[in-house]
Amino acid sequence: MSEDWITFAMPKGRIFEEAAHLLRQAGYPLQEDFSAGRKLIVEAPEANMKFFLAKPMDVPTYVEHGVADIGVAGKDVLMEERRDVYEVLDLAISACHLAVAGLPHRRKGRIAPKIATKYPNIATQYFKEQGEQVEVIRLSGSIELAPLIGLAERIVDIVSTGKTLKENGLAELETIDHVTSRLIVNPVSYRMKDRQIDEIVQRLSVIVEEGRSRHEDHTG
Ligand SMILES: Nc1ncnc2c1ncn2[C@@H]1O[C@H](COP(=O)(O)OP(=O)(O)OP(=O)(O)O)[C@@H](O)[C@H]1O
Ligand SMILES: O=P(O)(O)OC[C@H]1O[C@H](OP(=O)(O)OP(=O)(O)O)[C@H](O)[C@@H]1O
Repeated sequence: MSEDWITFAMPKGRIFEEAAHLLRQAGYPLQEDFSAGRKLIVEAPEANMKFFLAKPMDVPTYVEHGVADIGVAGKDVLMEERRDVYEVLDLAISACHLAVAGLPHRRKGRIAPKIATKYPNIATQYFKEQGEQVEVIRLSGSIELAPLIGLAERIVDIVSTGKTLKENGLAELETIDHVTSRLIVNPVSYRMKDRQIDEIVQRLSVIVEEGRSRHEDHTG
């Protein structure tokens, strides 16, 4: 019996290489120079798989609509987008965290301070839970600029090394959540192609687990 094709949504950019490395370690023949060119779709007929490259924030959209059976997305993106997808495995790659930041030693002043962010849903929910009334302003990038230029009092953004905050004289004020990349699956695909998808999840979990054990051996 011939197997169904599996369509895999890969995030371009930062996460791509780490995710592609995991897939190759798990035995999936993702073309080595895929992300180097401008081509957005590659097929791996020997594995009955098709991979496409999407903007990281859009991966859950493709998976929710079922045009991708499976994909990789940051936890930040999943929290922001709240799409109807199954989150099946923590891939433990592209680790960073979501934080509130601002100018240090600045006293809370105005009512409903402005918060600049690429993550309006996360920011709105976080401040609601904190019981603080804020005005969320959506930006697309260079978020750290907002408090420096007077657009907002604080920001909600990703912090990884902390270099961007430091070089712009900002301080992390609160940590919202830790972020790693996750494997996500379309719920219908999981029912229709369960054996194939289970195998992908299984093979990737073995690689993730090996990575975790190696990391623990190194760090004690
Ligand atoms: N330092 C970091 N800054 C931003 N995202 C990071 C960082 N480290 C890991 N990540 C993860 O990578 C994802 C973003 O990847 P990337 O920066 O390539 O996409 P992007 O935000 O669409 O970029 P751009 O809009 O600049 O093209 C985030 O969703 C997050 O899970
Ligand atoms: O803690 P760090 O290691 O400095 O990383 C965090 C920075 O990286 C990301 O920006 P990105 O480089 O994606 O640029 P952007 O401003 O265009 O979003 C993020 O939005 C922070 O600005």
